Amino acid sequence: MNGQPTPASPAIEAGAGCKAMLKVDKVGRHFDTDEGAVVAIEDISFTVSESEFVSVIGPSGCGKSTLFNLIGGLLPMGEGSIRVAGEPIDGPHSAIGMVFQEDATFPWRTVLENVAFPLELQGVPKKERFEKAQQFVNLVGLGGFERRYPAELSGGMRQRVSIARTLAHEPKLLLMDEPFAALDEQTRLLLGDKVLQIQQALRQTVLLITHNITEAVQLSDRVLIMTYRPGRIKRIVPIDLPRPRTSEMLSSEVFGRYIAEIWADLREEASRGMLEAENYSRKEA
Ligand SMILES: Nc1ncnc2c1ncn2[C@@H]1O[C@H](COP(=O)(O)OP(=O)(O)OP(=O)(O)O)[C@@H](O)[C@H]1O
Repeated sequence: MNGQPTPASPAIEAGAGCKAMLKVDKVGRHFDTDEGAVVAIEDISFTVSESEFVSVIGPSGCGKSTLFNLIGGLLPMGEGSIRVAGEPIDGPHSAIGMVFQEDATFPWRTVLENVAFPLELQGVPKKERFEKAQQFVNLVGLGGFERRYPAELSGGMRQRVSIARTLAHEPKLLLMDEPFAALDEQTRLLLGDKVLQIQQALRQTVLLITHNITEAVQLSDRVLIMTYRPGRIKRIVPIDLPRPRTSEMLSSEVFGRYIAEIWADLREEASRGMLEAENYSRKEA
């Protein structure tokens, strides 16, 4: 590290020699509404290599969730194509694991039973699935809590159960849509550290959707900044900070410079969004 943020790269491809785990190619999506077509995202192309951690950041309404839902196969494709591990995505795919903002635990199952659930669906025998589930419970730091029910856990712990359950079916790509947004700041930072430890241990490929700049810089190899509507890729910023990373780095000078650099781009887009919303409400009044 030279103490300076690396200049933003226009490159959208994975690094030379790296295998692409996710390939998003000229993807666009619009929605038909009573007021005409809303173009949510347009001409989005990027690649995420195996074991890479990439974040997508953008102002509210720039199409982050639309992109997430398209990659996760939850929304019918518009223009372009998406491939995960070389396979085209046109619906939910077993290579993809998804974590959402709200934890998605089953309240009637214990921690261990929650994490074992995807293995049960796969028909893994009971003893084997509980052994494997226990490994993932330990990985997210919940060893000792396996017999507890979700209602007996904090929000951060429940989100760790969701992450463990998603990881238990060993997805090739982990897609996370603002997974820490409902948590308080301290839990968010500590859970970020935990996710990084897990990602490094499993060499997991991750695409994180967020609106939090600190989170994006702390966790990512690259940050994709989106424009306000229609959502396009404005810039891709490689984060040249050493690993392993922890939330302790947040106070470093170089970390602060990355934050400032990304905020400068985001502020422009967020201001545009705010202005458009104000004009719209003036017209409606
Ligand atoms: N089902 C839908 N029907 C009509 N318009 C939609 C639909 N889904 C999204 N949009 C529009 O597409 C644009 C992008 O929405 P999207 O939810 O993807 O943005 P976002 O970046 O995730 O926003 P936020 O950060 O506020 O969650 C917005 O203008 C939104 O109003």
